[in-house]
Amino acid sequence: MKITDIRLGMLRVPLKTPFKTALRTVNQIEDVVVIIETDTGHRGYGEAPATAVITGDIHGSIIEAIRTVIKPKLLGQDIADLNHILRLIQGCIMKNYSAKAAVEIAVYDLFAQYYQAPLYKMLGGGVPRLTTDITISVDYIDKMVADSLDAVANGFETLKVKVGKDIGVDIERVKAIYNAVAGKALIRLDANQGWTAKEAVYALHKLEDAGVRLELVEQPVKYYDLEGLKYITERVHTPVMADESSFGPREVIELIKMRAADIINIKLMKTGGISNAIKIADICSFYDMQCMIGCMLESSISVAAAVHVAVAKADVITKIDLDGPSLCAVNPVSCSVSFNGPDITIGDAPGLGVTAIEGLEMLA
Ligand SMILES: C[C@H](N)C(=O)N[C@H](CCC(=O)O)C(=O)O
Ligand SMILES: [Mg+2]
Repeated sequence: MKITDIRLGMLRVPLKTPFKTALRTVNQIEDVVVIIETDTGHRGYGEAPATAVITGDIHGSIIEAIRTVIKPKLLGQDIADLNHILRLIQGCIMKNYSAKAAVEIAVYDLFAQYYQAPLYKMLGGGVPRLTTDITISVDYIDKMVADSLDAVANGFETLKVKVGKDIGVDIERVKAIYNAVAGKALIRLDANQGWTAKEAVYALHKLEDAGVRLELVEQPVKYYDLEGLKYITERVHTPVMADESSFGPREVIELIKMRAADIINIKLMKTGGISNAIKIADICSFYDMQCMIGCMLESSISVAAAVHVAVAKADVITKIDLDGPSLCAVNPVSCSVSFNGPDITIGDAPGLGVTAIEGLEMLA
């Protein structure tokens, strides 16, 4: 099975409600879709969002990196030579993690199709079911409480509550949501770099003292402030998770050596795809450190890939934030992973099992 072409498209999917974090507000998913064609007629699918504020990637850079650098290296390559292809993708250009992720996902999709197995089986197997959380966007307190109650009514038992805007209001936000859903849902916080280390310790102590039980707090401080992350980790009971501070295996090793965080958030768009996500899971497993697997604003193609990774690495990936498809007003992608509220299941189709993408606009 040889690669004959790599084609690109744009997929736009409206969100049910605006997605608001300390870093940005977004109304729709706008992702680059990668389709790898082969001489056997099999097609591999991948996807990348442009999360400029986190990865530095924009649509133009994703498209040009794939077209002008990655594609020429991959044409003619045999899908069975997976490791060789992965080295080509990772070695041909610095950074550009979202572009690399989209192409890697499509290559892994084909590799699993070649062996006629669902991707998670090619990654080591597992139980093909997961439960995801759902994000509660940062907003007015009443709106966040209403959104949280709505999520609980829709079956979600873990809420990822966005904070990081104003420390005083954030404390009130979390208390109000906790009082509304305690006993019905677990709360994890994500400050998306919005606090200083001292603010984070102050806020978490206030919440802990008020009896608010939090599962974890994600990326309280700026991505580069590893000392700040460590300062918080050493001072609060609530487990601290690194998201924007952790991209590939190197950052994870540094965080572990420093003991700067308790948990790592793996995202394919930060790792540059599946191969490094697996490496991170293995490193964390070796050091008895738990991981979350998360997503950016992605539809079911790349989130499906993350689902396969999570199932295969369930010993260490114990927390799931794969709510991209649940945030969308419609699901334009037919694939073998089904997203039904918090419940995610993988079917038996080979690879990712993508059969249709409605509304995909192919790029010339
Ligand atoms: C969508 C997911 N639940 C999430 O919250 N991801 C964010 C980044 C998403 C973005 O801004 O595109 C995160 O974990 O920080
Ligand atoms: Mg985060």
